[in-house]
Amino acid sequence: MTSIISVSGLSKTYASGFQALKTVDLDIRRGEIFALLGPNGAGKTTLISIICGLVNPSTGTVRADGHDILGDYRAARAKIGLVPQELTTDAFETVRATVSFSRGLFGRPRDPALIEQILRDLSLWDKRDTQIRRLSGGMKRRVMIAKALAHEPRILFLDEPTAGVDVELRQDMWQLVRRLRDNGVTIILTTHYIEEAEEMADRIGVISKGEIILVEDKTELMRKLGRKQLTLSLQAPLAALPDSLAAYDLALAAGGEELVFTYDTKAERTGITALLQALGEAGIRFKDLRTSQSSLEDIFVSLVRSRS
Ligand SMILES: Nc1ncnc2c1ncn2[C@@H]1O[C@H](COP(=O)(O)OP(=O)(O)OP(=O)(O)O)[C@@H](O)[C@H]1O
Repeated sequence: MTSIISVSGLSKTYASGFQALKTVDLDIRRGEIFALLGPNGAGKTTLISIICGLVNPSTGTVRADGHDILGDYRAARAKIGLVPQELTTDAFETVRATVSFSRGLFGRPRDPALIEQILRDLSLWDKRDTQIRRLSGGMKRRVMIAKALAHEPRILFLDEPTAGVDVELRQDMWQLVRRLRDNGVTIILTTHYIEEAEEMADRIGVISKGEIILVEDKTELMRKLGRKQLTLSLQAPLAALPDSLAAYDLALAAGGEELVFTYDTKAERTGITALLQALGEAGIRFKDLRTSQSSLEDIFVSLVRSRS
């Protein structure tokens, strides 16, 4: 698997003396959706801003599609589109003019057909002659994406793409991001929403206090760190657990009407068979059962907490 972005030994200390990034090494694979997850102030925006050439690194190197972001700035930047957190665009311009202008900034020749396609893909075509200030917040966000795509980048950074947008627009954005990925664009998104990472990402990186503390395939991460629970609804409530079951990770819930067994999904033996047998021997009968798995949210919270 080839990397499209390669970050090595990157650190950033701001003029204030604050070290926002410690030593970051990170490879983004061509064609993936990578979610960078981290609490407020973890360094997500700093990292993205360095890769996009908006902030200078203190140490380290970054290559974007083979181009050094400092030595070969123009070529690197041409490969990258950035949708920033803040809406930064001229309120009095029309949608189409704004997006066309963005393409021009990269020295790309005019291409009205391409601009039309981008606006259509983002459901902005009907609004092409509308001034930005007359658009809803969600529409403005779409304009920011259209602007970032106007020079046909191969890598798209989305900094908190769905912060503060409603559920419907969030779903639209997710669909759009998947379509872009299907068209060969590599996507890196930062998010506070675990649900977003869980839904979208192929791989997840967790950043905390300026350090990447974990990079993992999403499914692998969930499998590795996921604890599963088996909940048994009992036929008759139990006041206490019998001693014969002391060896199992069991807890009573719902006033003794439920028995919750926690087990490790990565373990070779979960112990379920033995537990069910022991329950039978103890005369405990159940009428229903269900399993649940810890979400990425639980995993994330425990990871960040264990570091602080
Ligand atoms: N120009 C700056 N000068 C000094 N400190 C800065 C500057 N920009 C950011 N910082 C600090 O660096 C740290 C990381 O900020 P950054 O914006 O990268 O975090 P983030 O993970 O993107 O957070 P959020 O999720 O809140 O956007 C923060 O403590 C922030 O206050």
